[in-house]
Amino acid sequence: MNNNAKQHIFCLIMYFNVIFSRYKYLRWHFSTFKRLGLQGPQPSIIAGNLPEIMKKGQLQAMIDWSKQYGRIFGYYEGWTPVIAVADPQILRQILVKDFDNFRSRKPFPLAPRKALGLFLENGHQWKQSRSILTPAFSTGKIKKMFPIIDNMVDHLEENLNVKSAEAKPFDIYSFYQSLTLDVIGRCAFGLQTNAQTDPKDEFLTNIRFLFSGLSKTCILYLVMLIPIFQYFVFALKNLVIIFGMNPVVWLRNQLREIIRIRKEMGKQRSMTDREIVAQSLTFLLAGYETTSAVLSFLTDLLSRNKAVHDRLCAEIDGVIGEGHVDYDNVQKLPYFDMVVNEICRMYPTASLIVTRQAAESRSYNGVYIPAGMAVQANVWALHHDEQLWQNPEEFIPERFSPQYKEKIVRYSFLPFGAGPRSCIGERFALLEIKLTIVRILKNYRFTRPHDSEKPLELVSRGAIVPRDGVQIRVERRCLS
Ligand code: HEM
Repeated sequence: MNNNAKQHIFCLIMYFNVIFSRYKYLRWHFSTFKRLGLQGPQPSIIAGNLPEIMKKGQLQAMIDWSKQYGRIFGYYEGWTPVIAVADPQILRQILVKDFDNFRSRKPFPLAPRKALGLFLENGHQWKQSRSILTPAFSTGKIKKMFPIIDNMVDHLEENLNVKSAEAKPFDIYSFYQSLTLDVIGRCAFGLQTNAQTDPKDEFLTNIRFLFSGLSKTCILYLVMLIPIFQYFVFALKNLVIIFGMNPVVWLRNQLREIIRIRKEMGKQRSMTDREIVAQSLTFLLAGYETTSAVLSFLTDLLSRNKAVHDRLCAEIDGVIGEGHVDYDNVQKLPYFDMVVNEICRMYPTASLIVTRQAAESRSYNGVYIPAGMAVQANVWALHHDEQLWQNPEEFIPERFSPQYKEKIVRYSFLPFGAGPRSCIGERFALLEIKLTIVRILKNYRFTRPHDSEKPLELVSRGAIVPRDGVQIRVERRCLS
């Protein structure tokens, strides 16, 4: 055998050796949950459970797996092993009691940690950002934002006025999207956005592109398969190009004020442009789709449930009557609180973002979670668990009445997450939702354009949203 042939054989052996070792590694990697004694869908050796996620959408895949494997199971988001948890006691430990072990969120496939501010930051950086940003959501600050939101709802009402005169069905979801974008644009970015009055508004078109455009491409799945890809897709400078420089200018001004106050208090801390852009993106991503989705689900369910709709209108007429809706009276509607809670139970729009990553290996009620493991709080399954909720698929606001509320199992209702990393914008979002719906219902009724009982089709793109919008009619109504 000459030297050349020997070299070829050597290369071939090395080649097979590499392939074999890789194959053995993959088999070992994709048997993580077998070793942990956890059930879950069978992964493919190349893409984990990504094919099923791509085929059904993440929400539907999770619903199906929950039915098959119960409250705790393991699945592979591409290469990343994830433990899904829908057990209230274990969730309490992960989100609250043992928070020190779960300070980090699971990496988000589409964004490097630093690109999404508070939402994805971890450790010391997260703690600092959270303490800097928390004052922006104080009662005083939210009260100051009330007139801005109120003013934005004026535009929505004008649009609804036109629609009620036309007496034709229309998609109210896109109206709510424009509203929440204007609200976040003005309250968080300080921009004079006109998403509601100008369908070609630059801010609106860019953001719509970002959310629906990205979700229609395969980018997300590609990144799940090859995580390093995220650095090319979501490089921060690309986002600045998408949004223009305004958000940077605005946020610097907003946060400069907080930073100035903190400096006066002796706390030396300032944000770089990069951090400021990242925080502004967090607010945008967290506040726009989620809030418009909840408004849409609420509208849809009211149009299907005349008794609830009537009772809500009666409460609004009784408490507010012909007077103005203000910060105080909008919070004094106990039945409305029950309705909003029930909507958030049935449609936990942010179900898929309640995630954590374990710092150390520990066991929780017999479930071993190794260091580095990603955990997905399976909020949708939790909110639809028959052992926790009677007739979970039925819309029953009375579950949240003072009489029954106490019977709700703790940590079985998590629309805004829980613990130190729960939603920072919860009170802001609830105020926006309440103000919007109360102002609409003071003058209009929602009616369905058809008798179909078919529930809304949903799609998950970060938030869970109505796939084809919400078709509705609005009719003028008089005070009862
Ligand atoms: C109905 C509307 C909303 C819902 C259902 C919602 C829900 C959530 C959920 C479930 C989380 C994860 C909590 C956890 O992991 O425990 C979250 C985080 C977050 N939300 Fe919201 N959210 C809404 C509106 C908003 C708004 C309007 C803002 C800001 C203007 C906001 C800002 C944030 C931020 C910054 C985080 C990350 C907090 C952290 O990691 O420290 N959210 N939200």
